[in-house]
Amino acid sequence: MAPATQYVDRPIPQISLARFEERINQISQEIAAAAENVGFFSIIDHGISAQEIEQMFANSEAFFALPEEIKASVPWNPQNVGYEFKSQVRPSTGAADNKESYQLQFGENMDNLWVSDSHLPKFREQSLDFMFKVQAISEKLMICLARALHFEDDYFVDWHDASKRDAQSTLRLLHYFATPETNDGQTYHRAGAHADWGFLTLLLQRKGQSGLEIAPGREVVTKFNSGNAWTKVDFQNTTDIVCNIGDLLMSWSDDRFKSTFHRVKAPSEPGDNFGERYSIAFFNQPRKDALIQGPQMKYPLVTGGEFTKNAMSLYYAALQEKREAQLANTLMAAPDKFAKTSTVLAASA
Ligand SMILES: O=C(O)CCC(=O)C(=O)O
Ligand SMILES: [Fe+2]
Repeated sequence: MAPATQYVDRPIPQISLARFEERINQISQEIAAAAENVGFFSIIDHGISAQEIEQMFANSEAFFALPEEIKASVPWNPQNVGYEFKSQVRPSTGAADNKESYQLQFGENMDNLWVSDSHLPKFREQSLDFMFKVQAISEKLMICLARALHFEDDYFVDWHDASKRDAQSTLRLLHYFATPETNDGQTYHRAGAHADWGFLTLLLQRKGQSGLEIAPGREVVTKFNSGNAWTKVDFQNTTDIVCNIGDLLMSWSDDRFKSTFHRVKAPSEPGDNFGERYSIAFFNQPRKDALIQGPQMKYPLVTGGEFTKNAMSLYYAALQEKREAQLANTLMAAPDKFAKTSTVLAASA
């Protein structure tokens, strides 16, 4: 049996955006402190209503309820758009997440990838409307983050302009499948442990569909280390938006703001949510021509496009390492079974 998860209490600050203009300095300080310590915080009083959020979840449910062939007609591609089914493999697990997801963007990357109105009337219009609302909140947070780093107020906002055809920010609709409550010997990964590689993520969840957990402790963006002590990210209301710093902002802040490892736990213990889970993540990602370098120039200047490319290379290298380790373990556990195969492979190498 797998050992019980080790849990620790860590405060995850809740920050109100009420009377934003008047309170901007205080809000900036609160955001900077949360970003420096735990890398996660939640925001309330941001102006998106519970009804608007429920409407977007209803659209998400309606999309995932469509027949497979319709969902497959808007397939995922590496610009981080489109639909995928049980295909995302995290280097931490080396196995596919037990979920489906549909990623949406504002601009040209979505050409031909919107599900048609004939299948889901108003899906595109209502999704874009919702995305612009989340974008507007993100821009408030970007102003606060820029102030904390002594950049001009609109510095991050300009690089994330959602009205441009080449905008890169992504709204991801996620649907994790229900899993058996009795132990059948399999691990049903939901979102295996990872750090987000973008700038800043905003996440919406539904009550009763828990599972998000964090493991802080990274000191430098160039190193993976997830640690083994987890903290559950609980939330009170559907309107609470959980925010977390991504690798790109960790690097852009010279490692001052932390991009924290997190996961949606593979349910395995009493109290875990074995039922399905819908969540909606908005990944703020800068345009490809953004110039990225922290105030102290700890890392060399890179463009947004180069940063993403480097992040992908690191991801594939980590995945390859995991696969090799998995293969070595399998060979050690049953060397006889594999002796013949490995001879053939060696001969053809
Ligand atoms: O579904 C969630 O709650 C989190 C998903 C996530 O961390 C991700 O897609 O990066
Ligand atoms: Fe994530």
